[in-house]
Amino acid sequence: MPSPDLVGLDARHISAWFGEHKVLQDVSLHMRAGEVTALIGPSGCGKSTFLRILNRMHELIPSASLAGEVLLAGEDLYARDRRLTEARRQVGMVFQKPNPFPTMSIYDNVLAGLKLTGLKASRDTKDDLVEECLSKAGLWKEVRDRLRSPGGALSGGQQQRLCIARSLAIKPKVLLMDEPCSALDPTSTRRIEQTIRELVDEVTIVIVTHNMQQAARVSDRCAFFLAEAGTPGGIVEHGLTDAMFSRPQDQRTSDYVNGRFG
Ligand SMILES: Nc1ncnc2c1ncn2[C@@H]1O[C@H](COP(=O)(O)OP(=O)(O)OP(=O)(O)O)[C@@H](O)[C@H]1O
Repeated sequence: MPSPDLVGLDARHISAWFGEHKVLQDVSLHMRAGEVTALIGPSGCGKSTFLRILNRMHELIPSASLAGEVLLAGEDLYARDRRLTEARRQVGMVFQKPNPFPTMSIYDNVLAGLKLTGLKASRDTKDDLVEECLSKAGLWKEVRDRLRSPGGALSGGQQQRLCIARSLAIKPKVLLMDEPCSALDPTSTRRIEQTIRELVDEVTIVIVTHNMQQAARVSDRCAFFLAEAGTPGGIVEHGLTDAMFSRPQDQRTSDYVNGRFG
C-alpha cells in the first residue's frame, strides 16, 4: 500500500550554468509522488546537473548558478528561510559509486546521516531503525549476523544497498539516484532494481540511467534530455515509460531509445 505521506517534486523553468557555460535551458518536470521517474539521454546533456539541483548540491560547486524553482510538496526548496541541511534531509541522494564509510560498522553506516542532520535516537530506536532500513534496502537477511563488521567488507552491490539504507534512515521524501548500478554486476543490478520498485511505495524516486532496459524495468515515467550541437540541455519529451519506449512522439526520442545514438 502506498504511504499517504508520499510527495512529489516539481522543477519549474530550471536553467543552470557553470561559469558562463549554460548547461540547462528552461527545464520543467513534475516528478510524481510515489513514482519512479527516470532521466535518460546521452552523456553531457545535463541529467546529473538537473539531479543535483533537486537537492541543492549544485550550489556546492563554486562556479555553478541556476535559475528557476524546485517545489517539494508545493514548497520552495530554495526559499531563503529553508535550511540547506533540511532540504538535503528531505531529498536524499545515492551516488554512482557505492560510498559507505569503509571502516565504520554496517550498523553505524546506516545511522551515519542522523548526526549530520541533527536527528537523535535512543538505543532501542536505533536498533529498530537499522533493521527497518536494512530490510527496506533488501540487505537485512544478508547482514543481520554481522552488523558490527565494517561496511567496506561487503560486496559492491551490498555496499550500494547499504548506502540506500543509510539514505532511508533520515526518512527522505524523495530519493535521487545517479546511475546507482553502473558500477555493479548484472545480478546486483537486478537486486537494486527490485529494491527500487519496493521502495516506491514509501518514497518518490528520481533515477539517472544510461541503461534503457533498466529505465524500462524500473520507471513509471521517463524524461528524455538532449543537448544538441553545443546548445544547453533540455527535455525533448517526457511521459509514461511504456509510451516513451513503444510510441515516442519525437523522432530523436525514438532514435535514442532504440540505440541509434548516444
Ligand atoms: N563541475 C563542473 N564544472 C564545469 N562544468 C561541468 C561540471 N559538471 C558538469 N559540467 C558540464 O555540464 C554539462 C552537463 O553535465 P552533466 O554531468 O550534468 O551531464 P550528464 O547528462 O549527467 O552526463 P553523463 O551522462 O555523462 O553523466 C557538461 O557539458 C559538463 O561538461
